[in-house]
Amino acid sequence: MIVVEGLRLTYGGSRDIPALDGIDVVFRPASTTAVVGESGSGKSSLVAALMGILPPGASLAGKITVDGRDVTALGEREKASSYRWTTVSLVLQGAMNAFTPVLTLGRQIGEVLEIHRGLRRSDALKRAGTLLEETGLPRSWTGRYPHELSGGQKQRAAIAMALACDAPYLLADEPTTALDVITQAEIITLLGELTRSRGLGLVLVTHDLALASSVADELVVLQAGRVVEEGPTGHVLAAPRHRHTIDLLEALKELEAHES
Ligand SMILES: Nc1ncnc2c1ncn2[C@@H]1O[C@H](COP(=O)(O)OP(=O)(O)OP(=O)(O)O)[C@@H](O)[C@H]1O
Repeated sequence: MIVVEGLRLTYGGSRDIPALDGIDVVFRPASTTAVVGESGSGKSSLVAALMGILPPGASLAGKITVDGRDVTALGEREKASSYRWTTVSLVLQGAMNAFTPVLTLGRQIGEVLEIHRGLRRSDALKRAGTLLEETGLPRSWTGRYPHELSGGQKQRAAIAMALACDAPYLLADEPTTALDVITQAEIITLLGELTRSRGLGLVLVTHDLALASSVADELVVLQAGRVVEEGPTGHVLAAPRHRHTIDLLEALKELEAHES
């Protein structure tokens, strides 16, 4: 379980308003939690804090424990060797950034396995093929370069890379933004399947409440760096208590009415 207690984050600089302002939240294993909220509410900051990838100058207070381990106390070296990718991994918006254009997918996914799992290059390449297959791509695509893939295919490959070290928790920050509606649905279906087959704890960050409500067991609503509502998705949507959630729901209804 990921337990976040009293998390406060400031980025420094002259305008020192906290991006996270006392966050208490729990992300369960083998379960999907959607984190929703308007732009600037702190969703990506929470992901960066969970992943331990805050920029220089950022100041973090509070505690994050993952399966009982205090990760806020880990040094940079420990995070790199035994936390990131192995305990908690990440899929970002626009998978183009996940890959360098000059190496094949097999080399890039394989490299993660060589570094973190100590596999030999040939074994790492084989395993990379299996991971691609698990996300619905042909295993032979280990020989392809990122530019040879469509946006959706690239996002699948980025998910394969995030799964490489079998981290029990996966953070997905707007993983379907920039994809067309059909491809969005396919990626969300894939994430749902992987959550079940691998027993993953998935933290899905999105500003899209419709998407969140279609897949998440739990919903966390952020506003201005605070959790303003949380609970099982059905409960939150059936009886939203906070003005912000009601506004989000109304916007969703308007969108649905517009589409039908
Ligand atoms: N690297 C950074 N340096 C300084 N301020 C930052 C940085 N990243 C985010 N912020 C600020 O922190 C606050 C929260 O931003 P964050 O990106 O976490 O929100 P978000 O909910 O993910 O927004 P969006 O949906 O637009 O991605 C904002 O005020 C933002 O300007």
